Amino acid sequence: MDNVLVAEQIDRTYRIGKTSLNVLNKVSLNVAAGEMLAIMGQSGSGKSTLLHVLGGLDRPKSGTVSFRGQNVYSMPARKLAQFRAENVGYVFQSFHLLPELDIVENVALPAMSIQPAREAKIRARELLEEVGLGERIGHRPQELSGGEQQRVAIARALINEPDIIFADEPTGNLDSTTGEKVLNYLFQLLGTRRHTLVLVTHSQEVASRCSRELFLKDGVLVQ
Ligand SMILES: Nc1ncnc2c1ncn2[C@@H]1O[C@H](COP(=O)(O)OP(=O)(O)OP(=O)(O)O)[C@@H](O)[C@H]1O
Repeated sequence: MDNVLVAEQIDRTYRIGKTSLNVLNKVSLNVAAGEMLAIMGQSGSGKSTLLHVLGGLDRPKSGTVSFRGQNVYSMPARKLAQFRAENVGYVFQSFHLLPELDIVENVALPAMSIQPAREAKIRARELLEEVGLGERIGHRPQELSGGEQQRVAIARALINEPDIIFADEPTGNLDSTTGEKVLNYLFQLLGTRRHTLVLVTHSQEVASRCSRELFLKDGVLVQ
């Protein structure tokens, strides 16, 4: 099978004073190209930690994470940052948009180091149209509703046509109707491009829209 992401024997421990909290315990996982994987689990079970480790944002204590055969944590920090920018998209619960930039600039930003600014902004406008925000071009994030801001974040995650998207509770800050609308855009955009998705959620309804569900319990992934 064509795996985009392979994680092997991931351990992640947090140190709190003299004690240590073992959040991930030898977690291994393969994610196939085009797959949409939901990771569920109780609050505090380590879902965000796992997503950050899988997404190249948080080095584990031990174990490896590879994207298309490249071991991400063996790269020097600058190379890893560039690799993430080119190959990975992120959508967070709290949007993480930059308030001083308008929405076109927010979406274009990850592409600025890869292509000329003018082209990045043209592409950003097209993506904003695709998420139904063509009328809001020129606005800043704080002038938009939560659902609209998350649609901007989805457009931003897709600007570099990444191999894989990581979404951490993308509808966690939205009411259910708005959340559903945002998910419709996300799945529609991912479906047409065959991007791979790893999504963390509390919601069984959200998880059931994915092609596979796993649960994180006591530091390990179970079916
Ligand atoms: N930086 C940190 N330092 C110490 N402990 C941490 C840190 N980040 C997370 N933890 C702890 O690790 C455990 C897992 O946290 P994590 O945020 O990954 O869980 P989660 O399943 O995503 O939770 P939720 O569903 O509530 O968002 C929790 O007990 C949390 O308190």
